Amino acid sequence: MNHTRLAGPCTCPLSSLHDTQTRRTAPARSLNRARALRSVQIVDSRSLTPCYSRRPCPGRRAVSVRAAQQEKEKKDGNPFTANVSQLLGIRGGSQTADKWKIRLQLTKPVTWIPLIWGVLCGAAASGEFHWNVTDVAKSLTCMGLSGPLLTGYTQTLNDYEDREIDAINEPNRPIPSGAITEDEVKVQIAALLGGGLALAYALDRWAGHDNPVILELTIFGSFISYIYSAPPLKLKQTGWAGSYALGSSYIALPWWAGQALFGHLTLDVMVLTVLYSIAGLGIAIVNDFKSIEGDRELGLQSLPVAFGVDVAKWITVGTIDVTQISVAAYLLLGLHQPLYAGILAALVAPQIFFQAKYFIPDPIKNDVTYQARAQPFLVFGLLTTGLAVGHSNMMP
Ligand SMILES: C/C(=C\COP(=O)(O)OP(=O)(O)O)CCC[C@H](C)CCC[C@H](C)CCCC(C)C
Repeated sequence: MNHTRLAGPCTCPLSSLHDTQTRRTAPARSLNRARALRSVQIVDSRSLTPCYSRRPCPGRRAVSVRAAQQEKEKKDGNPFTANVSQLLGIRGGSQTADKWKIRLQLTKPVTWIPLIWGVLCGAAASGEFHWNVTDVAKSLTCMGLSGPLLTGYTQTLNDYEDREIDAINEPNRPIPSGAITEDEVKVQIAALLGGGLALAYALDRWAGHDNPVILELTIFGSFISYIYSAPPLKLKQTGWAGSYALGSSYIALPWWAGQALFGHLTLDVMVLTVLYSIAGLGIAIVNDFKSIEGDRELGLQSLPVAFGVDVAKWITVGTIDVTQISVAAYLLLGLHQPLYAGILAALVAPQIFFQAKYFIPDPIKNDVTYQARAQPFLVFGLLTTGLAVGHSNMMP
């Protein structure tokens, strides 16, 4: 379906959000307008203000921040960057008619990275990964499972379930823009899920598992993906539960898959990674600061809405720091790995520095800057933890 693009300020479905008197009913009205837009096929990309939040519809501050960002992206845009952004599923990417590029864009390759990293951490934690062709091939296959197939499935499903609200907030996305049909998207979802289940079973066979643990993890992860994006639960709209589902799935599930592939999944490691996911929850909450007004309008109890910015920012850094410091203490006292405990503690220090410099002074303005600077230290902390667990597993 191709949208006819007409100019004109009156077609702005979010104009109600800019009108203080009518803001309470804005989400419902916006949704109806999305349906209307789809039927009359009139979309004005200049007047539709895009939303990049995990939430369905932003408040005015988020709207203006994102609109300004998009303007900047347009000005700064060079064709190469725009093409790469399109392929990686990053906002501001160019439009294309190539179906395979669109299919790749739907899977948002940029979001595969944490899940691929998680497999690496799990393999390290098993203590049984060896640098030979077979083990490298096994781990690459498992990364293919967690990244392109399962994250691709979860992202495509998420875009499909959000297609109506994206028609308002992000009309240039492949589904609302009509670049790909809904039937084609359904086929992609089924293919990625089916391919993921088949590959998970093949990995279990390859690893010689009596109990198909990787297949079980895949079924569980696919189920969480479904209830995160699709009604009736649609966890992404529930604030805390959605943030924790996202944070924990991204940290724990690929780790478990990588560890089960080479060694054994033990209860203590499962507990450790689930606790580590509290830091993942903190990371997910950082993204909630920019959408406070929209969340409040929709009744979403994100942490900044529930506690206010000042309390929420301290809770956020508390969850991130206390979790990692507790894990460092466990590496030292529980696993007797002083070197790894020291490295992990050293990796927490720059995160605290960036919190003090960027996040605490203005979490709404500096959320992206903080994430970009601090997150690499957090992910290397995860790998450090995996190596510590692996080292202690190797000890007699
Ligand atoms: C769809 C996800 C995030 C997008 O959220 P949102 O809609 O708010 O953002 P956009 O508006 O920008 O699109 C991620 C959801 C993750 C999900 C809860 C769980 C993922 C599970 C793993 C893929 C399972 C891996 C299992 C394995 C390695 C055995």
